[in-house]
Amino acid sequence: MNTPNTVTVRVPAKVNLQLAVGPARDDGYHDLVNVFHAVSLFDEVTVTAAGPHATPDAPQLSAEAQTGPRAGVPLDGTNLASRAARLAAGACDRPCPGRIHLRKNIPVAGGMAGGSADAAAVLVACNTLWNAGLSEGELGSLAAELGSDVAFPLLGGTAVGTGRGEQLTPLDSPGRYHWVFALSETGLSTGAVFGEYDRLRPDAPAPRRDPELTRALAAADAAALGAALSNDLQRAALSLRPDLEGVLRAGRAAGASGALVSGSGPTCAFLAGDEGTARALAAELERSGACQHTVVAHGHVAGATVVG
Ligand SMILES: C[C@](O)(CO)[C@H](O)COP(=O)(O)OP(=O)(O)OC[C@H]1O[C@@H](n2ccc(N)nc2=O)[C@H](O)[C@@H]1O
Ligand SMILES: Nc1ncnc2c1ncn2[C@@H]1O[C@H](COP(=O)(O)OP(=O)(O)OP(=O)(O)O)[C@@H](O)[C@H]1O
Repeated sequence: MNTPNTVTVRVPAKVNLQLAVGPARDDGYHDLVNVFHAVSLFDEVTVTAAGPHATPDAPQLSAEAQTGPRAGVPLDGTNLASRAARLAAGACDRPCPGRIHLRKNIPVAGGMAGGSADAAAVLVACNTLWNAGLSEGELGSLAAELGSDVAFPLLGGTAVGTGRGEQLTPLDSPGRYHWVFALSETGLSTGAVFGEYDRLRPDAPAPRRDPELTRALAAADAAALGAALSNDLQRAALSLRPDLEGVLRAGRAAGASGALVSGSGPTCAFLAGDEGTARALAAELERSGACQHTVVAHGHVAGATVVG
């Protein structure tokens, strides 16, 4: 069978509808109840096979940004996309891909799992490139080795993650939701936000699913969903970035039915009643100077998909 030389995969960002965080575990991670929701803000990742006689140790990386700067995307072996390529090559006993090109739309270090999305896309691209036949379960196991957020973009949709977030169960969520994301010029380190959480909440209880959120999703009730959004990391993110309080306040004042920090931040997410309200809210956030860049998106959307 003919196998392609180049594969492009489109992969979505995530927002966390509920992020309940337990106390620090002995391994330094935290048990989570993490309700992931894939939104229509996509990176596109193109993976090219190594030449017939080449056996590169790592792929050559390049990156471009469709919106905003791509500053902060490492182009060496530390990039999660490069790590994913090397892991897949080892697992499938193939030479490492020759090149990876990242078209970034997902904000860097923004709490929307951009690097994780790219890593998930590379796993899917390698599986296709080599016709390797890795099952969903095998891709999920490789993803979990790379990071807690990497398995979800393989799946997309809306799903709850337990353990450190990598054990996924899809959720019944028939609704379509309209979001505005307020982007930040500078990122936040996920590890630093969890560290601040430990400092602020040394007595954190075990994380639990919120039944109101489950009900709102099953009923496709956008107003109830807006009221149920929650993020235990928000206080820690605001402690490190107090300016985000003003962004959240501005979004609520501009008509958001729900507002929260996305994951470890600093991106702020606003739920709107319909697409028109979302566009008006985004314009008002920018006009008021609360933030400089907004993105309007909807959810949920499918996970990593081969597009070429
Ligand atoms: C905040 C979230 O984005 C919510 O979806 C994720 O939990 C973070 O997932 P991620 O970026 O893939 O995180 P990883 O690469 O696995 O871990 C980065 C760092 O975050 C902290 N971390 C992450 C996940 C978790 N359940 N507990 C943690 O304490 C640890 O300090 C870890 O060293
Ligand atoms: N493919 C990648 N794209 C962007 N950043 C990457 C990538 N690979 C590694 N990084 C590094 O990882 C850091 C975190 O980037 P990323 O965009 O994944 O953050 P995030 O969206 O906040 O992650 P999460 O929401 O999963 O915690 C960046 O500051 C960068 O140094």
